[in-house]
Amino acid sequence: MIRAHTVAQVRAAEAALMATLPEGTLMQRAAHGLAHVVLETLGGGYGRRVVALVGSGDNGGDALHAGAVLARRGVQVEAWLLSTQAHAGGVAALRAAGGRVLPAAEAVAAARGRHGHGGTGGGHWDLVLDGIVGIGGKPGLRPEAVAALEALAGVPVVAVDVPSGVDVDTGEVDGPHVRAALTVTFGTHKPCHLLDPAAEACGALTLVDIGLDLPEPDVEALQPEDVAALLPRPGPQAHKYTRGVVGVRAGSATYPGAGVLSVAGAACGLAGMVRYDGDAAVLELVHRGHPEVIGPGRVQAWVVGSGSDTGAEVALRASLADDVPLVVDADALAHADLVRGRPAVLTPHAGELARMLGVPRAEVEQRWLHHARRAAVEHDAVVLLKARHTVVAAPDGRVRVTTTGTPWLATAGAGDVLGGLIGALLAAGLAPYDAASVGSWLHGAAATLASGGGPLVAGDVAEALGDLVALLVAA
Ligand SMILES: NC(=O)C1=CN([C@@H]2O[C@H](COP(=O)(O)OP(=O)(O)OC[C@H]3O[C@@H](n4cnc5c(N)ncnc54)[C@H](O)[C@@H]3O)[C@@H](O)[C@H]2O)[C@@H](O)CC1
Ligand SMILES: Nc1ncnc2c1ncn2[C@@H]1O[C@H](COP(=O)(O)OP(=O)(O)O)[C@@H](O)[C@H]1O
Ligand SMILES: [K+]
Repeated sequence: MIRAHTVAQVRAAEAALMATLPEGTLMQRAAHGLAHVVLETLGGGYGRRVVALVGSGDNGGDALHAGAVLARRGVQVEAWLLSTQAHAGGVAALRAAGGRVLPAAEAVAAARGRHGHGGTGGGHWDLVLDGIVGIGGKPGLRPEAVAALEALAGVPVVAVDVPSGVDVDTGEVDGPHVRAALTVTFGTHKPCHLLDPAAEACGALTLVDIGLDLPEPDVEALQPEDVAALLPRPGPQAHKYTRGVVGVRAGSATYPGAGVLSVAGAACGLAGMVRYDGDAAVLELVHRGHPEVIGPGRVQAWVVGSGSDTGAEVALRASLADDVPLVVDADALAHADLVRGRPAVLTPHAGELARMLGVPRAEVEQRWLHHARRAAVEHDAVVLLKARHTVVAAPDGRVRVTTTGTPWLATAGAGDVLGGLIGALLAAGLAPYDAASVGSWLHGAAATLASGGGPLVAGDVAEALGDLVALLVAA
């Protein structure tokens, strides 16, 4: 599991640990971890050239101390100070190790002199260390930092702890921020490492252990071993009814394909049987790919709404008449009020969630965590907000972010497959929060498997699920 803690949680854990250790120990651990990741990234030390952008706080201190380690390994290190308040011990350490320290304004002016205004003095450097701000930073960057980043445009950035300028606890951005190729974080992940738009600015992630003792995380991300542990598996005495029956009420004369794709997700094999209750012509289409699907009857979970068109409300009310968990997608989301307090997973994309909450879509896309949590509380149900990094929020405040997937998954009908898949997991007995987060993880990973780096259609995702589950079960 990737566990992400808020700034307040990190501060408390750091304070508790620091009280037991000699002063500066944690920064030394962080700086050494950071320096070793940088050396690995550079493929060595001697002759490499690294510039550190250094703000006024301990984040700059980490960058300076890491710079000192790098300088002792033969790296040419220059620190550009964005403040007169830079970490004194770090400045002294870097100077003592042979590094150069100068005000950022002077370095930027020199770069501009060499390469013209707004120009790229970046060619000289192999890597930028972003020590502008860490968990103490306010969102946005000051003009001096923006100017320094501009002067270094094109040079890969390694963010120290977090990409400077993003909101650490929410992943929101407001104004300019660093875009890193790699983020090296300390002690634990922070929400901004998982939540877009900040997560996209992190690049790859590496965690350096500094020995913190941490509470329950604020946000988490399932990893393959977590998904494998949660996967429903048939026992030796299993029969199709013990494995759970999933019912699908999706598709219509107008949108028959949504019914077919919902069933394709539901028929992933993780439940014992799939029933279809809907348009007879859609059932005929379903049977071409899934002859094992039968008609209406008793189920352990319903999937409702994908392509249901005007029939969504009737389908939802019929599903609610059974006392079983349900997935509420697409057209049925307009009637999500009916579901409040029932075991359910609502699966909106940003536009659908915006309509549910009565806010503009752009606001949802700026504040994914806030809106997913708000909708989960208001609807008293698990809300799965679909996006590049899907957010799954429970009414009690728990949040999981899905980090699997590929932009090729942004294709028509992919959401229908997801709804069916989550329905199968509900029918197999997973709680709504687990069914949603495991389903979303599998959906993204199956897309990556099916894509192989190229385009895909929604049906490919459903088809790849079997191979993916086999890989997870074997591992
Ligand atoms: N506290 C600890 O024991 C440890 C802290 N570590 C490092 O310390 C960092 C936190 O250090 P700090 O608490 O000093 O905070 P920061 O280094 O994040 O800096 C905060 C300071 O920067 C200024 N500032 C805030 N927002 C700004 C902005 N947008 N633009 C420019 N300046 C801004 C403020 O004056 C503030 O005091 C962590 O992210 C991590 O890198 C690590 O060394 C591990 C141990
Ligand atoms: N840029 C992206 N990168 C990765 N996955 C994406 C991206 N955009 C969308 N997705 C995923 O693709 C699926 C699209 O579903 P949805 O919006 O419901 O489409 P449809 O209604 O056509 O089925 C969701 O699972 C979503 O998480
Ligand atoms: K930083």
